[in-house]
Amino acid sequence: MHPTTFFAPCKLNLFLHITGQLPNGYHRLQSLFLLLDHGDTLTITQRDDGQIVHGNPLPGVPAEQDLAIRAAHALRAVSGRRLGAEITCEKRTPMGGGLGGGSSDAATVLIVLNQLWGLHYPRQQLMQIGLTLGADVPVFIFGQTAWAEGVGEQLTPVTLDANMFEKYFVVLTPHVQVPTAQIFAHQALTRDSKPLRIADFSNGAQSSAFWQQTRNDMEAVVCSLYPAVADTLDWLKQFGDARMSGSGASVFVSVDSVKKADELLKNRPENTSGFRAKGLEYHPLFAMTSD
Ligand SMILES: C[C@](O)(CO)[C@H](O)COP(=O)(O)OP(=O)(O)OC[C@H]1O[C@@H](n2ccc(N)nc2=O)[C@H](O)[C@@H]1O
Ligand SMILES: Nc1ncnc2c1ncn2[C@@H]1O[C@H](COP(=O)(O)OP(=O)(O)OP(=O)(O)O)[C@@H](O)[C@H]1O
Repeated sequence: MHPTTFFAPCKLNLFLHITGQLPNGYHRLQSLFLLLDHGDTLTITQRDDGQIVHGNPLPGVPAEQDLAIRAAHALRAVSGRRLGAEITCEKRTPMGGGLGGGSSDAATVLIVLNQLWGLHYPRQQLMQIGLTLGADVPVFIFGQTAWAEGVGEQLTPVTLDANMFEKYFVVLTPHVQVPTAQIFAHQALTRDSKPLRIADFSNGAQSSAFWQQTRNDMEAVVCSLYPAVADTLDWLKQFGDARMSGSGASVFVSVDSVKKADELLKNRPENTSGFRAKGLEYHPLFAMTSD
């Protein structure tokens, strides 16, 4: 069978509030997820010998720990069949960047192998399998701008103003990796944000009221532990309402033109990488899953 390539978009958390903690230690969140047109490319081929193989393991990530490979194993375990696949990944999303790169790779593998292996599990079942791999996996299978609650897995579609999709997001990642678990475990983390209502955010995510009412509750702890994140955020705040995504290290701002976005990227602080991207209304593989 010929290999075929599939996109794994990254995400931004336009805001992230922590509203409580569950008995199992996980945190109750509210967040607005936006998928971006920047991400990894995965080549996924079915194998007839029942092996699941990584074609190009990532530096520092053993194949068996790679979320893409773990996703294939998780799906195969549910099927109870001896199915095989080869997966390679062209990585563009910075690792440990708060952009859900590994989670999106896992989601793309679940969506694609669900079809290649002829399983045809519904979207909701794939999201449940995804959640066993990480709290950020389900939103990529859900496949559209979403209001998230629970640990990030209770998802409701949100229609953003059309001009949100006209904007250019400049995303900068200082060269540090922030371990998500370290930030969630930190004693200084604010865990008692007042829950908001979804109705407050439909049709208004680009307004200044939206930005004033929301924040990323992980930002203060990350900035105190990783000065490079604080410095990059301060730099970006010169150009608009800049904010951190997820548990960092990436920070973002939206601007109105490619020219402005490219100017920011060109002048970005040393020791950061960056890209510009637009929001996606739907995941490019949305039509490969069904209810
Ligand atoms: C910060 C976000 O990126 C926002 O979208 C996500 O909540 C994190 O999602 P993720 O990277 O897929 O996280 P997971 O791999 O599921 O969890 C990593 C660690 O973060 C902590 N964790 C994660 C999600 C959550 N709602 N509460 C938590 O306390 C747990 O200690 C967990 O062991
Ligand atoms: N396919 C993968 N791509 C990237 N990282 C992976 C992958 N598989 C496993 N990992 C491990 O997961 C860690 C976190 O990677 P990832 O890029 O998903 O972080 P993140 O963007 O901060 O995630 P999130 O926003 O979901 O918290 C990496 O440091 C790496 O060790």
